[in-house]
Amino acid sequence: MSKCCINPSILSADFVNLQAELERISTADAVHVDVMDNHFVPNLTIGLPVVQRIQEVSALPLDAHLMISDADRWAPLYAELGLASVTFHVEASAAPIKLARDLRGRGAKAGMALRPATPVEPYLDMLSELDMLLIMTVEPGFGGQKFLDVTLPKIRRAAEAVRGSNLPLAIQVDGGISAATIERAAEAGANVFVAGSAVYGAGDPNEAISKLRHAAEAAAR
Ligand SMILES: O=C(CO)[C@@H](O)[C@H](O)COP(=O)(O)O
Repeated sequence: MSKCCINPSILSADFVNLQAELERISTADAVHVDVMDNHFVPNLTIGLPVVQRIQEVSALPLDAHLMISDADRWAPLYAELGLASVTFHVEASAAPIKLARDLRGRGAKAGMALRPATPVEPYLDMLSELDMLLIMTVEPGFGGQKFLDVTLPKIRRAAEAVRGSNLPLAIQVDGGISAATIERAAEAGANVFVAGSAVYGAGDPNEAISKLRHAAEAAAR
């Protein structure tokens, strides 16, 4: 069985009690922090000052997902906070290779996200610049959406390219991940799973994390 990571999304957490909400997911691999600007996506969440405080109080590493325009300007500032990984959207960057190098240069893992309609093929020759490829399995912007099966072939093609390259690149999926969908995503080749409602909507978030992890690891090739 391969190792899989479960990163709960704080979009489904209680934003008034974020510190306590972090403590409810103590067995997670990382905290997925959704940054939205009401421009790249039609929703607004948190920005640099709040992410900085989360970083200061969190016992878990932070996996920031920037759903914001002008990633070339803003993403480096998130890396400067000392986050474990910073993921920008390729659709929001004018120079993704340069940006990925900048993030790594500032000590963060570099992640690049693709919307459901964005093909992966144009970016397969820059995999060595990345630590993580995030394949969105819903349209970014909101939690609680239905997993898009149409993204499975893209996950498969990305996973094949990663295996062929021998690079230590993670394939993350985000959106609609639950006990009902995680096996499909894992079979396709994803190994890092973002789950919001399936974790925070459960009575015991750590139990939900454990079940998701076991299901993914059993299904992984
Ligand atoms: O980035 C996003 C949505 O844009 C995700 O992180 C969602 O917040 C995941 O929520 P669920 O689909 O798991 O409820």
